[in-house]
Amino acid sequence: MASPALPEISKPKIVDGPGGYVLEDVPHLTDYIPDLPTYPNPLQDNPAYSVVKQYFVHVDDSVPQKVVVHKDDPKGIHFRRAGARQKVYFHSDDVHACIVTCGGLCPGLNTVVREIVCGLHHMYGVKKVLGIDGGYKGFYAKNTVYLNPKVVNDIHKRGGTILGTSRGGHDTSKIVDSIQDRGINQVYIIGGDGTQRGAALIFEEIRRRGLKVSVAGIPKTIDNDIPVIDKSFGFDTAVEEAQRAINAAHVESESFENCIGLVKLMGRYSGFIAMYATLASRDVDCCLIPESPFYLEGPGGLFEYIEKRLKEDGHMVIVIAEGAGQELLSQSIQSTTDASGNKLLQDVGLWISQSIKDHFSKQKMPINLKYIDPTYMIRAVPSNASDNVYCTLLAQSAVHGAMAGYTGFTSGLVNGRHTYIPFNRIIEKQNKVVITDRMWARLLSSTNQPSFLRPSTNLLSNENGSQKSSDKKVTH
Ligand SMILES: Nc1ncnc2c1ncn2[C@@H]1O[C@H](COP(=O)(O)OP(=O)(O)OP(=O)(O)O)[C@@H](O)[C@H]1O
Ligand SMILES: O=P(O)(O)OC[C@H]1O[C@](O)(CO)[C@@H](O)[C@@H]1O
Ligand SMILES: [Mg+2]
Repeated sequence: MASPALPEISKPKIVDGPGGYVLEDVPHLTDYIPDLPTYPNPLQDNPAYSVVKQYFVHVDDSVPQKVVVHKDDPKGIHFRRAGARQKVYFHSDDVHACIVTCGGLCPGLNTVVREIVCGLHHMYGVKKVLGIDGGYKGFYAKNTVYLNPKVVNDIHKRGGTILGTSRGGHDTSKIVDSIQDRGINQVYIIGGDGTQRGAALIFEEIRRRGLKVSVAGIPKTIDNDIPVIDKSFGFDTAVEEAQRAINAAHVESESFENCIGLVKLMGRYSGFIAMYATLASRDVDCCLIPESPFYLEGPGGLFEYIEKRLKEDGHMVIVIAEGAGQELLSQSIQSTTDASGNKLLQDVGLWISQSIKDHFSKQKMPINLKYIDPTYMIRAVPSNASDNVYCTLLAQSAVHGAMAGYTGFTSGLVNGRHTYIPFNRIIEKQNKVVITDRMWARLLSSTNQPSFLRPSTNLLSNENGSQKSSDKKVTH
């Protein structure tokens, strides 16, 4: 991707309070544009909301990052609670918003687009909402389309994104030039970790130019690799859809002698989809993810386990995440990247199928192997009911935040509460399955697969890349 001259980075807003209370706050337009006028929130006259006692969020409301605590613990890190504020920093008639979707597809993208448009329109009377076509590059190289509640009315029932999406093409200066030239003052950016990194650069450049423009991110990824938040929208839908492939693999494997049903699922660097799909199904005998290295040959290896399962049961199901075992694949093939700089992976599903077939053919043990690769099918579907509600709340939170003058934030769920999280916390690392956590232990106990840990493996040093144990996600 293009890397324009880096703008000066703003300092994180950390507010300390008594008892070890820390608020990791998000930027506000008034941080760099003093004396901005405020307006009463139009929601106070909205009949739908007037019945709600305390509809407006208290200015001091915050949500703790850690909810399991001991009595002497400091209060710890908090994030600003999302929601409507009594005062807003934009007059409805002056708002010119835009929405862009970037990165891979994810169930619920259209719902988020719909609810930003409808939220702005119905709650705040905002009429000018521009859809940017085809991801970041759409700001400067593509067409735009005006969106209104009528245009987006039915889109949540469709998979994909009506706006189109892309990888690569992030050019901060050109994007901000386009925002400035068009007179846009609220930017809603829906996308994964890469997208949020791009959004952080856009925010910094806007701040550097002193523009009254709020930048709000909505985290999207079926991989669930965005840190801090409970989970990303569309993840549940993707896991549900993956069940269909696993069920098929199970039916196939039960119907043939010595049959292995093998399913490859998405998950480039994080194995959450494979782990949750396995835990949900209960038909899976082995789940392989990028965070848990495995090996094929010898005692404790995959081949030994397959042989045991086939001899005992006559069939088995294996789920493999696309990023698993990449280190075992041929090193001779040069690794390439996509337009966004993400590593393009080799097909571990085909490789492992062939390796298993070759091994058992050498052993003179006849096997059947049915390989199912539902890759894009799990993310090209519309979001399920609960993801739809989740997307609605994320979108509405983003709208409330931007109207209230907050900027440089991602709208995210933390311990079941909607919050505004500063970009620096969202982009500092990737969320990964922690194989020393209870959830992975539950998986191992449900599949009975080997842990593939050689006696020499140091579990602590294997605690998955960038994730510090002190701030890893809580598993239940
Ligand atoms: N470090 C970065 N700085 C600026 N822009 C970036 C950065 N990383 C990615 N982008 C831009 O963000 C957009 C999406 O990035 P990417 O293709 O990595 O997908 P993503 O948002 O991580 O979503 P997912 O991985 O779930 O598909 C691309 O247009 C890319 O150019
Ligand atoms: O082929 P594409 O569209 O680049 O997307 C593939 C990648 O997108 C993801 O679904 C993340 O959005 C990864 O799991 C996968 O590796
Ligand atoms: Mg990504």
